[in-house]
Amino acid sequence: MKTAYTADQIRHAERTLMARLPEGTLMQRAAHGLAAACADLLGRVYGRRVVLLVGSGDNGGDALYAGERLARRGARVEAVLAGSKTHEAGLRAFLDAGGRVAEQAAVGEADLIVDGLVGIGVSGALREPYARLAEEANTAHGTVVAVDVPSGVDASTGQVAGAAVRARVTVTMGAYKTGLLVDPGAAHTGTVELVDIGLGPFLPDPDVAALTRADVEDLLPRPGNESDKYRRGVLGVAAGSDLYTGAAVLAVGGALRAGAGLVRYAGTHEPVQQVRAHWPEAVITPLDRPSIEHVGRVQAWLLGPGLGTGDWAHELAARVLASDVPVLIDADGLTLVARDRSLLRRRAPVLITPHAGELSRLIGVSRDDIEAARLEHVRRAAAELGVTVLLKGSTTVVAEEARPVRVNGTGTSWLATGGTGDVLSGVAGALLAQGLGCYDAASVGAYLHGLAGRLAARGAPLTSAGVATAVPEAIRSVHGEPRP
Ligand SMILES: NC(=O)C1=CN([C@@H]2O[C@H](COP(=O)(O)OP(=O)(O)OC[C@H]3O[C@@H](n4cnc5c(N)ncnc54)[C@H](O)[C@@H]3O)[C@@H](O)[C@H]2O)[C@@H](O)CC1
Ligand SMILES: [K+]
Repeated sequence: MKTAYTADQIRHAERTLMARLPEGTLMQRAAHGLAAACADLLGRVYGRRVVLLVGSGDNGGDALYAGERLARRGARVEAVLAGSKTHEAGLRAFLDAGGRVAEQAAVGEADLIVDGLVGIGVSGALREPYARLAEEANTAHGTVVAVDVPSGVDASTGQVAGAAVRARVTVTMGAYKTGLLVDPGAAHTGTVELVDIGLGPFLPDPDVAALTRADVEDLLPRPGNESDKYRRGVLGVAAGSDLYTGAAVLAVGGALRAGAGLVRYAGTHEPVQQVRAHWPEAVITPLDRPSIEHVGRVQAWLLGPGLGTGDWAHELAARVLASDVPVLIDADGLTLVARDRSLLRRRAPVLITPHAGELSRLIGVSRDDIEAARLEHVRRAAAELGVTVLLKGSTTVVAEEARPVRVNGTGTSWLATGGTGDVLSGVAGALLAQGLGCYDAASVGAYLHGLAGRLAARGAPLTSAGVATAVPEAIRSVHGEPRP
């Protein structure tokens, strides 16, 4: 598990660790790791031009001490001092090693630019001259390395209020910061390298976490010798309508590809025809009234994609939610629930999978506000509604009360196309039916769906049916090898 922490959590842990070590030890560890990462990027250090952007805090101190090390190895290192003050001991060490103080113009000439403007101590949008320097670094030809956090990204939330550095590599100290994993911040980091400064034992429970390939491999249900289709997870799908047949086809497809033992589909005439034509594997119950009494036993329900929002759909939603198994609610199902919250009053678990617009209707906050602060609002929704919430977006976030928010960065912007959400709901629904809890089903589902999107796209537009088709390949790549 990749775990990440807020600035306050990091600061607190650093203070505890610092109290046990001689003064300056942590910064030397940080500078050592930073200089090594810079040297790797430069290849040859001797004679190369390095420019340090140095802010007024300890982030600038890290940069100066790393600059000292690079200067001692023969690099031509210059520092642009951006703050009203500068880390004194760091500057002295830097100058003693042959480093020089330069003007802003130096940025354009550098092979490597080290962004030591601000780290976890930032508040609000970058002020001048920091903002101008960040823009300059972004347009310069040299490789940009951010110290701890790309300046301009809020370390605790990933929010970006104005100008922000876009790094090739971010060298982060002691532990990942939340803002490095959540967009828009995550889009600024480039590759993140973690420098161990000994913080591990002093870190609290994480603020957010991201599943790794190995975590997904552990969590993914795998059929054993005694598995039969009923034990591998039967998913009921209540989706599609005479107007929207495609959503049903895609959701059932996602579920079948993600390993549901059996999919029981219930719907009206038109989507029934379509689902039958696409998926002879599905067991189908045509509905002439909104009832699930003839559908047979299921281990979880997927409710909502393309279902419609009229009385018929409301009645069917009420029947599904009155069952005693976990229910995943998506799309039109979310509109129904936003209109009638009483539908959510049930004992068995609920997972909802909204995008920002759907969440907006559920918690009465504008879509823009949600997009600007996704972590805050996904947590709030989980607390207010008492359900597990998967908020879709460029980084998908999953919240459940009293657990760290799970973030997923496997996706690609090619996934922003019609129907991919229906596939995701099918994948996560199949995982629920196979016995994963809502929190794991949502985060493993997002991981696989993102990966399948990448595999389906390979740098070009994809279709949502293509994403469903790529889900088995995504599962195979999680296992690292084909499994018999
Ligand atoms: N304390 C330590 O021993 C260690 C600190 N570390 C480094 O120290 C950093 C934290 O240092 P600080 O707490 O001094 O904080 P920072 O250096 O991140 O930033 C604080 C400084 O930035 C200025 N500032 C804040 N917001 C600004 C804005 N919007 N525009 C322009 N200037 C702004 C403040 O006035 C303050 O002078 C970490 O990110 C990390 O790089 C690491 O070396 C690990 C060890
Ligand atoms: K920085």
